[in-house]
Amino acid sequence: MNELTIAMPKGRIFEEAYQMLLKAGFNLPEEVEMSRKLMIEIPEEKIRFILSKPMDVPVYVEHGVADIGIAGKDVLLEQQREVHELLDLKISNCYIASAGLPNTSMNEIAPRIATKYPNIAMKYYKGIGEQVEIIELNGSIELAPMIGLADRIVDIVSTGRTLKENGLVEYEFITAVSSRLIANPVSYRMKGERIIDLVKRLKKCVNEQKE
Ligand SMILES: Nc1ncnc2c1ncn2[C@@H]1O[C@H](COP(=O)(O)OP(=O)(O)OP(=O)(O)O)[C@@H](O)[C@H]1O
Ligand SMILES: O=P(O)(O)OC[C@H]1O[C@H](OP(=O)(O)OP(=O)(O)O)[C@H](O)[C@@H]1O
Repeated sequence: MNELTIAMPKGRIFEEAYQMLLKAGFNLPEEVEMSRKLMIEIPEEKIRFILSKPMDVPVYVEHGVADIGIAGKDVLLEQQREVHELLDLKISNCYIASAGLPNTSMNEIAPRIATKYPNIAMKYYKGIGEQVEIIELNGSIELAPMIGLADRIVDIVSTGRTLKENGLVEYEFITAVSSRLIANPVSYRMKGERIIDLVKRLKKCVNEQKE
């Protein structure tokens, strides 16, 4: 049996994704100690996890140092990497939207859009024929309209709490987001049997979670 290297995103997605792998019947430790270890070997299953920042998962998979990975659709849309998207795991569900201060219109010549997702934002506004200036930030995006750095933001919304607590309102729904199983194209060919088995087992969990 070939060994599989799986790139797992640390943070929000990790717990749900790991629970799904357990449910799929993989013989993994019930709880992975939240240690500082970034590589976890599971010899019984011939699986090796590498734990990375969510934005880096597709990088490892594209370069083939991980055979498969779990990544948010937001990250995949933003980066457009050469990876196969195999399955929608339907976990870590949220969406990307534009937001801003209430009762404001985007009537400036090139409205300023603050975002962690410059490509998604640019594509969206281009698609609706709006010319915008993108201001790229790495976090606390909601601050931008509050302090006059931007007219609108393009960011993830989950519960809506961050927008509400910062006095912002949602303007446009842009796209739905959930976590996806991705594969390196060469690994998919070379380790097809193992990867297809994994996809089948996870698909069953996805269907069960829908019921
Ligand atoms: N409320 C949410 N906010 C942000 N990301 C969410 C949310 N809900 C689900 N997600 C998913 O989780 C991923 C981000 O996870 P996380 O917040 O742990 O990463 P991060 O923002 O890069 O972390 P960090 O703040 O450590 O840089 C996103 O790519 C998205 O697919
Ligand atoms: O709708 P909500 O449930 O409030 O979730 C959305 C918020 O969560 C994310 O921020 P995160 O906590 O990752 O912080 P950061 O991007 O500011 O680092 C996202 O960028 C929003 O700010």
